[in-house]
Amino acid sequence: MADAAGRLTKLAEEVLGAPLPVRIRAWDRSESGPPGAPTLVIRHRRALRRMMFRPGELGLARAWVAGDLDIDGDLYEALDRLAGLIWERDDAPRPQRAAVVRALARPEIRAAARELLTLAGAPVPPAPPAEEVRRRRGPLHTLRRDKEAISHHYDVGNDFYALVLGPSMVYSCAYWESPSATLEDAQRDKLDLICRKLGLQKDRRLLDVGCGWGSMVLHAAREYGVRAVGITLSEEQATFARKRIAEAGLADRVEIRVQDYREIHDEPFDAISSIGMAEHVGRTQYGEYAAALYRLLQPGGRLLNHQIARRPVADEEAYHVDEFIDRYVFPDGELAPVGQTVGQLEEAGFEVRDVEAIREHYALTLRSWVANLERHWDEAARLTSTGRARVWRLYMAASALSFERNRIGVNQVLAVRTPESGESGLPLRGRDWTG
Ligand SMILES: C[S@@+](CC[C@H](N)C(=O)[O-])C[C@H]1O[C@@H](n2cnc3c(N)ncnc32)[C@H](O)[C@@H]1O
Repeated sequence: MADAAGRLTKLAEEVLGAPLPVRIRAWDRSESGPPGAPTLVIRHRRALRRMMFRPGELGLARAWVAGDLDIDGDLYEALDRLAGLIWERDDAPRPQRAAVVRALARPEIRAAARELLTLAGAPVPPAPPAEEVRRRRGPLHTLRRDKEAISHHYDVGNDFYALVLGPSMVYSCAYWESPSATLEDAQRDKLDLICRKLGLQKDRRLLDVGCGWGSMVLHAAREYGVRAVGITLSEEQATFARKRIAEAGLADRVEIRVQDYREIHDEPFDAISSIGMAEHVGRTQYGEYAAALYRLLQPGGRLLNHQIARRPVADEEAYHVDEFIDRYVFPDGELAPVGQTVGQLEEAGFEVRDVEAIREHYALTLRSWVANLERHWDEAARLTSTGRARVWRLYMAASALSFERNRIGVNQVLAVRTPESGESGLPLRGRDWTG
């Protein structure tokens, strides 16, 4: 096929009704598109078949994970330009999904696409990459299904995560004093900020829901002398956390359990932290989650819920997670607008005392993780698979951009199980913990 890139660009522009914001380099080495722009490399014709068989995110994701599609040049700039095709911005109207779907139905576009398709290899679409989670049936968020979903994301090898997260082994948004701080310092500052918001003191009882590799319970026990329980659904995380805690001589103060938040019955706790965990809960279970945390606290006990939020959409019922994230990254994960989260915590009985939005901090954190992954690329691919390393690089870079562009945010919500007397136990000036 002569000049595949030119023909692809022409077709894409007809479908999008807008100029393609990136260059295209095709398998025949032909190139087209705006000079100097990042280049979308279509390494193999197969990529085209994947994208045409499943137009949209899933087709693109499969081609990317399989390595048939790549980006040459600045990954962030390329993703930003491509996202601009989908997300409406204030500065310029963009073609929206509905317009793209309408264009794909036009006879002349279908004919051009068919012509390209016949040139794109065998008629049968290639199998999805091995890293993809199969479509699951049955009810969401049963204990068993949640454990499997968590295992898909977290049981991919502690060594892989150590390369990406660095020695802190914290897998949530850090708290940056300045963009030039180190990831280690920013993660320590985040954990310490949460300890102060919770008002932790010696011998108080802390529950860390979704404890990951144990960083929060370790910090809280070492620096504040609490007795802590950390729960996770990941066996690999628990093994790692227990080892770290024993090495720090804190095994008599900290217990790590492989347990679901719905299965805890040794209340009461004086404080609960939930850091980057509630994204896994899901909207049907969120009321139960909030009620469980409320029940587990003493009167006067505090909850710090640190959670990613999405923007509200006009039709909340029709909202769905994008397919790349669901099939490759966080199966069954769900984001909610911060207003919904606050409302549900209040409905469970909590008095919500503070919401700190730290969106920009997550962009800095994700960019650090991407840089770590890129620096250790060969080893990361060897420890998991090239496909998985490609998934993580794409999802983390795209997420960094989403935080930067305010498509998603992250909030620390401080809530109290305020007793009937109304004594919240919080300082008169709300933000004294930051001093
Ligand atoms: C993104 S990680 C965050 C880990 C840790 N809080 C940190 O900041 O490094 C999410 C954690 O939530 C845990 N998790 C998810 N669903 C859970 C559930 N239903 N019950 C208990 N833990 C859960 C996972 O096992 C994982 O440890």
